[in-house]
Amino acid sequence: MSPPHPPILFSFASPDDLSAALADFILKAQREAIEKRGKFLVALSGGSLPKTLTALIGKQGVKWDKWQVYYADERIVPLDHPDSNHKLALDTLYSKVPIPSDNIHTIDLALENDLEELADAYEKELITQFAQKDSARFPVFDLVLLGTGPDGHTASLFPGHALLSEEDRWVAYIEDSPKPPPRRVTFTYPVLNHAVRVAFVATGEGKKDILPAILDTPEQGLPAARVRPVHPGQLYWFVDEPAAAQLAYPKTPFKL
Ligand SMILES: O=C(O)[C@H](O)[C@@H](O)[C@H](O)[C@H](O)COP(=O)(O)O
Repeated sequence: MSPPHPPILFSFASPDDLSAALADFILKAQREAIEKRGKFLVALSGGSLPKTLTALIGKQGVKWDKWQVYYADERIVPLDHPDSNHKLALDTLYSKVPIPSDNIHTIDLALENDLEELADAYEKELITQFAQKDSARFPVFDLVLLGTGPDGHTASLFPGHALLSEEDRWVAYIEDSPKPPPRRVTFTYPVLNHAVRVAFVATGEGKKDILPAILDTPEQGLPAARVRPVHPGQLYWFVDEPAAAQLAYPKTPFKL
């Protein structure tokens, strides 16, 4: 099997420039996905990510009815709680665009007392998208959008945690997250690393110390550095100049 493609790093002068380029990138990914399978399968995480997607609001060509959106990680709190990644995405983006609510896949909080069951149920919800579920070993998202914390975590995959070596489950749970809230579910590497494309978004000075550890010395094995989609999948990093300040990794001029 061919080795993974190296990550492609795009750097922008400002978060607004980044956001505009990301919107064009997403639109292209959407077009390709719809041509290929008639829908666009996307996974989102929380943090500042949904805000970077606001350039999609009102943008020509976005086929919201074709989007099927999942959460790469979610906190076990009510869906209208301020800590919920769903609430964040809803307030920031979905409430402002014509995406059918059936196309937004949330966790089932009726199962919150048994996280294994809740994670299994979310995995089943995922399987509904993949016609070839019996033969496919892994789901293939068209686009996974991730952030990273100052410790190099991504989704709810934290440095040194046992979940980093999960190879079977698609959705796993964690009850001891070092970042509150402690109870979460998360996609595992088998899902993240079988996507057609994964894009990290990192902006601001607060990211400048961790990005070299992820991109320049990936052998350190930080959680974000372990996201390396298998061939022919492609990994992208969208960063702004303050976040990229200490990176040696080569930048690629942005083009679609
Ligand atoms: O649940 C979480 O902790 C978030 O989903 C997390 O994975 C986030 O994406 C990063 O911490 C980056 O956060 P910022 O984009 O806010 O820096």
